[in-house]
Amino acid sequence: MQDRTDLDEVWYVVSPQNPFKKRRGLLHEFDRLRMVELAIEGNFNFKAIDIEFHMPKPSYTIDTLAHLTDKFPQHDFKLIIGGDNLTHFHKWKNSDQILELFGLYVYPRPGETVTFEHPNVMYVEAPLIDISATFIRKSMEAGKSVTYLLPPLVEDYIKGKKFFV
Ligand SMILES: Nc1ncnc2c1ncn2[C@@H]1O[C@H](COP(=O)(O)OP(=O)(O)OP(=O)(O)O)[C@@H](O)[C@H]1O
Ligand SMILES: O=C(O)c1ccc[n+]([C@@H]2O[C@H](COP(=O)([O-])O)[C@@H](O)[C@H]2O)c1
Repeated sequence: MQDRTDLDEVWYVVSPQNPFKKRRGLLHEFDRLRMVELAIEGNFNFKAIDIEFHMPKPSYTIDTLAHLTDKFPQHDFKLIIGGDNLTHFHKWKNSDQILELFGLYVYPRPGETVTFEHPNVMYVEAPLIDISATFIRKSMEAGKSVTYLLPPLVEDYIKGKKFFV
């Protein structure tokens, strides 16, 4: 996304509680943050962000964007999502405000069906990556190799902690 857009940096915001997902089965937020840190290690244009850990749950993205803007007024934030997330985007809290005040950069995802035209929605041309977190977790649970599907340091962390055995 950084190579193919005007973005200077990409910040990875770990969400303790997606309003649309069940909490059950979710790893501890500190482990999830650590895995992001390991995944982006050495890339100084990427940041792992824990701002939602200290905000009310579930994690509503409009509130996070407002909070980020308060804290970092010098930055102009965009929201990056995968194309699959467009399907239910209209049901997100104040989705019209997210579009008007911030804007979306959409990474294409295999199988994505919903698209809509809006001046603040940018569909970025980037390689399709047919990998999901569910696929990786299930593969590990079945004892199959996930090498090359995720960063090596993250694989080591997951195996060390025996998360998906
Ligand atoms: N392979 C991918 N291509 C494009 N976008 C992706 C891909 N995997 C995840 N994303 C995007 O990254 C964000 C976080 O996704 P999430 O952690 O839910 O991944 P997931 O693989 O869909 O997870 P799960 O399988 O657990 O539902 C979402 O905006 C999602 O659309
Ligand atoms: O703000 C909302 O109403 C909203 C509804 C659904 C999902 N989100 C956010 O979308 C992000 C992607 O979630 P996930 O679980 O697919 O990684 C995460 O930051 C969620 O908090 C936000």
